[in-house]
Amino acid sequence: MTAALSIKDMTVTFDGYRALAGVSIDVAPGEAFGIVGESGSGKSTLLRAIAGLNHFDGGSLEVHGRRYSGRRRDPEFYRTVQMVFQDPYGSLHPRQTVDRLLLEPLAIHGFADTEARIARALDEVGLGSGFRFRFSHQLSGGQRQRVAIARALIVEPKVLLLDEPTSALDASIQAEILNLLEQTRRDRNLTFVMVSHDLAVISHMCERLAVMRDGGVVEEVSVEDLRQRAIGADYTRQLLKASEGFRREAQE
Ligand SMILES: Nc1ncnc2c1ncn2[C@@H]1O[C@H](COP(=O)(O)OP(=O)(O)OP(=O)(O)O)[C@@H](O)[C@H]1O
Repeated sequence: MTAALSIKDMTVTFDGYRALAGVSIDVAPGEAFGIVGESGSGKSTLLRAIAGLNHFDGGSLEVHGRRYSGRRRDPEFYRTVQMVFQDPYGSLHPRQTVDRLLLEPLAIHGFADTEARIARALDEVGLGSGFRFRFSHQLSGGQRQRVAIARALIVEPKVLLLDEPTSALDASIQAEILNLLEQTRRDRNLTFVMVSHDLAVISHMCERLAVMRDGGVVEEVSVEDLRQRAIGADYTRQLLKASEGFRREAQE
Protein backbone atom coordinates (compact mmCIF):
# COMPACT_ATOMS: atom_id res chain seq x y z
CA MET A 1 0.00 0.00 0.00
CA THR A 2 1.26 3.52 -0.76
CA ALA A 3 2.16 5.34 2.44
CA ALA A 4 0.23 8.52 3.28
CA LEU A 5 3.55 10.05 4.19
CA SER A 6 7.01 8.75 3.41
CA ILE A 7 10.08 10.64 4.61
CA LYS A 8 13.53 9.38 3.76
CA ASP A 9 16.76 10.69 5.25
CA MET A 10 15.44 14.23 5.65
CA THR A 11 17.92 16.87 6.77
CA VAL A 12 17.38 20.53 7.71
CA THR A 13 20.28 22.93 8.28
CA PHE A 14 19.92 26.45 9.69
CA ASP A 15 23.06 28.57 9.15
CA GLY A 16 25.34 25.54 9.42
CA TYR A 17 23.38 24.04 12.35
CA ARG A 18 21.97 20.56 11.65
CA ALA A 19 18.46 20.76 13.18
CA LEU A 20 17.34 17.57 11.42
CA ALA A 21 19.98 14.94 10.81
CA GLY A 22 18.56 12.34 8.44
CA VAL A 23 15.04 11.41 9.59
CA SER A 24 13.11 8.57 7.94
CA ILE A 25 9.46 7.87 8.77
CA ASP A 26 6.60 6.08 6.99
CA VAL A 27 3.01 6.70 8.03
CA ALA A 28 0.18 4.55 6.65
CA PRO A 29 -3.14 6.02 5.44
CA GLY A 30 -5.49 6.44 8.40
CA GLU A 31 -2.72 5.99 10.95
CA ALA A 32 -2.04 8.34 13.87
CA PHE A 33 1.71 8.74 14.29
CA GLY A 34 3.28 10.59 17.21
CA ILE A 35 6.56 12.43 17.55
CA VAL A 36 7.99 12.98 21.02
CA GLY A 37 11.32 14.21 22.35
CA GLU A 38 12.89 16.81 24.57
CA SER A 39 12.82 20.51 23.77
CA GLY A 40 15.07 21.33 20.83
CA SER A 41 15.14 17.76 19.51
CA GLY A 42 13.72 18.85 16.14
CA LYS A 43 10.04 17.87 16.40
CA SER A 44 8.63 21.17 15.11
CA THR A 45 11.37 21.46 12.50
CA LEU A 46 10.35 18.06 11.11
CA LEU A 47 6.65 18.96 11.04
CA ARG A 48 7.34 22.35 9.48
CA ALA A 49 9.60 20.79 6.84
CA ILE A 50 6.80 18.35 5.93
CA ALA A 51 4.35 21.28 5.70
CA GLY A 52 6.70 23.35 3.52
CA LEU A 53 7.07 26.05 6.20
CA ASN A 54 10.78 25.17 6.51
CA HIS A 55 13.04 24.17 3.67
CA PHE A 56 14.69 20.79 3.82
CA ASP A 57 18.10 20.45 2.23
CA GLY A 58 18.46 16.70 1.94
CA GLY A 59 16.35 13.58 1.62
CA SER A 60 12.88 13.16 0.21
CA LEU A 61 9.21 13.57 1.04
CA GLU A 62 6.28 11.73 -0.55
CA VAL A 63 2.62 12.35 0.24
CA HIS A 64 0.27 9.67 -1.10
CA GLY A 65 2.90 8.79 -3.69
CA ARG A 66 3.62 12.37 -4.85
CA ARG A 67 7.19 13.49 -4.37
CA TYR A 68 8.13 16.94 -3.05
CA SER A 69 11.51 18.54 -2.58
CA GLY A 70 12.81 21.51 -0.60
CA ARG A 71 10.05 23.93 0.21
CA ARG A 72 7.98 24.29 -2.95
CA ARG A 73 4.61 22.62 -2.96
CA ASP A 74 1.72 22.56 -5.44
CA PRO A 75 -1.85 23.70 -4.57
CA GLU A 76 -2.97 20.06 -4.25
CA PHE A 77 -0.39 19.58 -1.49
CA TYR A 78 -1.77 22.54 0.49
CA ARG A 79 -5.27 21.09 0.27
CA THR A 80 -4.24 17.51 1.08
CA VAL A 81 -1.95 18.39 3.99
CA GLN A 82 -3.25 20.75 6.65
CA MET A 83 -1.58 21.88 9.85
CA VAL A 84 -3.04 22.78 13.24
CA PHE A 85 -0.76 24.84 15.47
CA GLN A 86 -0.26 24.99 19.20
CA ASP A 87 -1.45 28.52 19.72
CA PRO A 88 -4.97 29.22 18.46
CA TYR A 89 -4.50 32.89 19.46
CA GLY A 90 -1.60 33.30 17.09
CA SER A 91 -2.89 31.18 14.22
CA LEU A 92 -6.25 32.95 13.70
CA HIS A 93 -6.57 36.62 12.79
CA PRO A 94 -8.34 38.22 15.80
CA ARG A 95 -10.34 40.75 13.79
CA GLN A 96 -11.89 38.31 11.39
CA THR A 97 -15.22 36.60 11.83
CA VAL A 98 -15.39 32.82 11.97
CA ASP A 99 -17.26 33.02 8.65
CA ARG A 100 -14.36 34.89 7.01
CA LEU A 101 -11.81 32.53 8.51
CA LEU A 102 -13.64 29.53 7.05
CA LEU A 103 -14.42 31.18 3.72
CA GLU A 104 -10.77 31.99 3.01
CA PRO A 105 -9.46 28.41 2.53
CA LEU A 106 -12.57 27.53 0.50
CA ALA A 107 -11.90 30.48 -1.83
CA ILE A 108 -8.19 29.67 -2.13
CA HIS A 109 -8.93 26.09 -3.16
CA GLY A 110 -11.89 26.97 -5.40
CA PHE A 111 -14.65 25.19 -3.51
CA ALA A 112 -18.27 26.00 -4.44
CA ASP A 113 -21.29 25.60 -2.09
CA THR A 114 -19.48 27.56 0.62
CA GLU A 115 -22.64 28.16 2.71
CA ALA A 116 -23.30 24.46 3.21
CA ARG A 117 -19.63 23.67 3.80
CA ILE A 118 -19.24 26.34 6.51
CA ALA A 119 -22.43 25.16 8.27
CA ARG A 120 -21.24 21.55 8.14
CA ALA A 121 -17.72 22.41 9.36
CA LEU A 122 -19.09 24.35 12.36
CA ASP A 123 -21.34 21.44 13.28
CA GLU A 124 -18.51 18.97 12.90
CA VAL A 125 -16.32 20.79 15.42
CA GLY A 126 -19.21 21.25 17.86
CA LEU A 127 -19.65 25.02 17.50
CA GLY A 128 -22.86 25.30 15.50
CA SER A 129 -24.15 28.20 13.40
CA GLY A 130 -24.38 30.59 16.39
CA PHE A 131 -20.61 31.08 16.15
CA ARG A 132 -20.51 31.92 12.47
CA PHE A 133 -20.45 35.71 12.73
CA ARG A 134 -18.46 36.03 15.94
CA PHE A 135 -15.01 37.55 15.82
CA SER A 136 -12.17 35.26 16.71
CA HIS A 137 -11.07 37.59 19.55
CA GLN A 138 -14.47 36.96 21.17
CA LEU A 139 -13.81 33.22 21.46
CA SER A 140 -12.19 31.17 24.22
CA GLY A 141 -8.96 29.26 23.55
CA GLY A 142 -10.84 25.98 23.13
CA GLN A 143 -13.39 27.55 20.76
CA ARG A 144 -10.58 29.08 18.73
CA GLN A 145 -8.86 25.73 18.44
CA ARG A 146 -12.18 24.28 17.20
CA VAL A 147 -12.27 27.01 14.52
CA ALA A 148 -8.64 26.22 13.59
CA ILE A 149 -9.60 22.55 13.22
CA ALA A 150 -12.68 23.47 11.14
CA ARG A 151 -10.47 25.62 8.92
CA ALA A 152 -8.14 22.67 8.37
CA LEU A 153 -10.95 20.17 7.75
CA ILE A 154 -13.07 22.36 5.48
CA VAL A 155 -10.85 21.74 2.42
CA GLU A 156 -11.09 17.96 2.89
CA PRO A 157 -7.47 17.12 3.63
CA LYS A 158 -6.05 13.62 3.91
CA VAL A 159 -3.22 14.37 6.33
CA LEU A 160 -3.33 16.57 9.45
CA LEU A 161 -0.06 17.79 10.97
CA LEU A 162 -0.71 18.63 14.62
CA ASP A 163 1.94 20.65 16.47
CA GLU A 164 1.15 20.44 20.19
CA PRO A 165 -2.52 21.14 19.39
CA THR A 166 -3.69 21.16 23.01
CA SER A 167 -0.71 22.26 25.07
CA ALA A 168 -1.88 25.90 25.24
CA LEU A 169 -5.27 24.84 26.65
CA ASP A 170 -6.63 24.03 30.13
CA ALA A 171 -6.57 20.34 31.05
CA SER A 172 -10.36 19.88 30.76
CA ILE A 173 -10.46 21.58 27.34
CA GLN A 174 -7.45 19.55 26.19
CA ALA A 175 -9.41 16.32 26.55
CA GLU A 176 -12.37 17.75 24.59
CA ILE A 177 -10.13 18.83 21.72
CA LEU A 178 -8.27 15.49 21.65
CA ASN A 179 -11.61 13.65 21.54
CA LEU A 180 -12.81 15.89 18.71
CA LEU A 181 -9.62 15.22 16.74
CA GLU A 182 -9.92 11.48 17.31
CA GLN A 183 -13.57 11.52 16.19
CA THR A 184 -12.76 13.41 12.98
CA ARG A 185 -9.87 11.05 12.22
CA ARG A 186 -12.20 8.07 12.44
CA ASP A 187 -15.05 9.73 10.53
CA ARG A 188 -12.81 10.96 7.70
CA ASN A 189 -10.13 8.28 7.73
CA LEU A 190 -7.51 10.99 8.19
CA THR A 191 -3.80 10.41 8.74
CA PHE A 192 -2.35 12.26 11.73
CA VAL A 193 1.23 13.22 12.49
CA MET A 194 1.19 14.68 15.96
CA VAL A 195 3.99 16.37 17.87
CA SER A 196 3.75 16.55 21.63
CA HIS A 197 6.11 16.76 24.58
CA ASP A 198 3.46 14.79 26.49
CA LEU A 199 3.81 11.01 26.15
CA ALA A 200 0.37 10.51 27.74
CA VAL A 201 -1.27 12.56 24.95
CA ILE A 202 0.62 10.66 22.25
CA SER A 203 -0.23 7.29 23.86
CA HIS A 204 -3.91 8.26 23.95
CA MET A 205 -4.04 9.45 20.35
CA CYS A 206 -1.48 7.47 18.35
CA GLU A 207 -0.69 3.91 17.32
CA ARG A 208 3.04 4.39 16.77
CA LEU A 209 5.56 7.04 17.62
CA ALA A 210 9.08 8.19 16.91
CA VAL A 211 11.29 9.34 19.75
CA MET A 212 13.54 12.20 18.66
CA ARG A 213 16.78 13.53 20.08
CA ASP A 214 19.38 15.92 18.62
CA GLY A 215 17.63 16.06 15.26
CA GLY A 216 17.45 12.29 14.77
CA VAL A 217 15.04 9.45 15.51
CA VAL A 218 16.31 7.44 18.49
CA GLU A 219 13.63 4.79 18.17
CA GLU A 220 10.25 4.02 16.61
CA VAL A 221 7.87 2.13 18.87
CA SER A 222 4.22 1.16 18.91
CA VAL A 223 2.09 2.50 21.74
CA GLU A 224 1.40 -1.12 22.67
CA ASP A 225 5.15 -1.74 23.06
CA LEU A 226 5.41 1.39 25.17
CA ARG A 227 2.66 0.06 27.46
CA GLN A 228 4.43 -3.30 27.74
CA ARG A 229 7.78 -1.52 28.31
CA ALA A 230 9.14 -3.33 25.23
CA ILE A 231 11.55 -0.48 24.57
CA GLY A 232 15.01 -0.74 23.00
CA ALA A 233 16.59 2.64 23.74
CA ASP A 234 17.61 3.89 27.18
CA TYR A 235 16.58 7.37 26.14
CA THR A 236 12.97 6.27 25.53
CA ARG A 237 12.96 4.59 28.94
CA GLN A 238 14.16 7.83 30.55
CA LEU A 239 11.48 9.82 28.73
CA LEU A 240 8.80 7.37 29.86
CA LYS A 241 10.05 7.47 33.44
CA ALA A 242 10.14 11.27 33.43
CA SER A 243 6.57 11.48 32.11
CA GLU A 244 5.29 8.96 34.69
CA GLY A 245 7.09 10.81 37.49
CA PHE A 246 5.58 14.06 36.31
CA ARG A 247 2.07 12.58 36.26
CA ARG A 248 2.48 11.08 39.74
CA GLU A 249 3.63 14.44 41.10
CA ALA A 250 0.72 16.18 39.39
CA GLN A 251 -1.75 13.74 41.01
CA GLU A 252 -0.28 14.10 44.51
N1 LIG B 1 14.34 29.05 11.97
C1 LIG B 1 15.35 28.59 12.70
N2 LIG B 1 16.58 29.13 12.62
C2 LIG B 1 17.63 28.64 13.34
N3 LIG B 1 17.53 27.59 14.20
C3 LIG B 1 16.32 27.02 14.32
C4 LIG B 1 15.16 27.47 13.60
N4 LIG B 1 14.11 26.69 13.94
C5 LIG B 1 14.57 25.79 14.85
N5 LIG B 1 15.90 25.98 15.07
C6 LIG B 1 16.75 25.17 15.98
O1 LIG B 1 16.60 23.81 15.65
C7 LIG B 1 16.56 23.01 16.82
C8 LIG B 1 15.27 22.19 16.86
O2 LIG B 1 14.18 23.08 17.12
P1 LIG B 1 12.68 22.59 17.15
O3 LIG B 1 11.82 23.81 17.35
O4 LIG B 1 12.40 21.76 15.98
O5 LIG B 1 12.65 21.68 18.46
P2 LIG B 1 11.42 21.02 19.19
O6 LIG B 1 11.79 19.60 19.45
O7 LIG B 1 10.17 21.26 18.45
O8 LIG B 1 11.43 21.82 20.56
P3 LIG B 1 10.20 22.34 21.48
O9 LIG B 1 9.62 21.10 22.12
O10 LIG B 1 10.89 23.23 22.49
O11 LIG B 1 9.25 23.07 20.61
C9 LIG B 1 16.72 23.94 18.01
O12 LIG B 1 18.06 23.94 18.41
C10 LIG B 1 16.32 25.29 17.44
O13 LIG B 1 16.97 26.34 18.12
